[in-house]
Amino acid sequence: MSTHINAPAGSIADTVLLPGDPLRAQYMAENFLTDVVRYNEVRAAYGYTGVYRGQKVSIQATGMGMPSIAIYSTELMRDYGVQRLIRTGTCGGLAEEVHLRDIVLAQAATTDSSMIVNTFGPGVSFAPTGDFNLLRKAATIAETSKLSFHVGNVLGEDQFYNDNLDRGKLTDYGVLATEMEVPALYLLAAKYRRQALGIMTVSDHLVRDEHLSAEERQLTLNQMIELALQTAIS
Ligand SMILES: O=P(O)(O)O[C@H]1O[C@H](CO)[C@@H](O)[C@H]1O
Ligand SMILES: O=c1cc[nH]c(=O)[nH]1
Repeated sequence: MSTHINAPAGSIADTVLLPGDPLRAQYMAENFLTDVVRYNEVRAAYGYTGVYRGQKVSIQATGMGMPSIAIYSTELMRDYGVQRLIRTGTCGGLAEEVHLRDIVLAQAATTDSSMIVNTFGPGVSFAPTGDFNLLRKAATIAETSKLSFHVGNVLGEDQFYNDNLDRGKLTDYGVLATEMEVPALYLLAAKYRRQALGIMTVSDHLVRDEHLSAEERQLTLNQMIELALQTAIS
């Protein structure tokens, strides 16, 4: 048991998928895993362990934002010994070439969060980076499956409603999309020397003001979930 995860030792797999939304965690477990056990209900941040193509995989909801994913990813790595963490999220497209329904693999993450500066102090800009092996596997599977996907730098923001940040300048520097958790996940995976990757479906495009309908969101999330699960077991 840890402070926010009420699971007995040994009940969480080595590889954990991390959706922000607890209902997405439930959907993923019920529709993609067999032999499912719900190991966590604390704060309704549901956590499940089940089997995907013969291998044990867990799914843990992280909530929204870096403070929240930092709690769950720290406890998973420190208290449950989790080795691989794959965020399965949504993101808002920024770059022109990114379209609704595409998948973004976060090679690196830029952030306005104070977590980085508070970890290393002023003068050091640590670069939160995705695990190369997971990234390579995910990109290969996405290519083989003929998915429309992008690999690159994402923005992990502290605020969903953020008038203060110049996203346009970041887009000029190649940032593909925005979300709210990957930098903290990569920072903590580096701290604990574990593997982490962010896989996100583009549910909105912030520049073009485009948004997926609830139905489309569901369909396109399925492709990302399959990709994350195949990456997890490969
Ligand atoms: O769909 P999830 O995984 O929650 O991710 C995105 O959606 C939330 C904002 O609506 C933030 O958590 C953002 O990162
Ligand atoms: O953080 C996010 C996630 C999805 N869509 C957005 O616009 N922002």
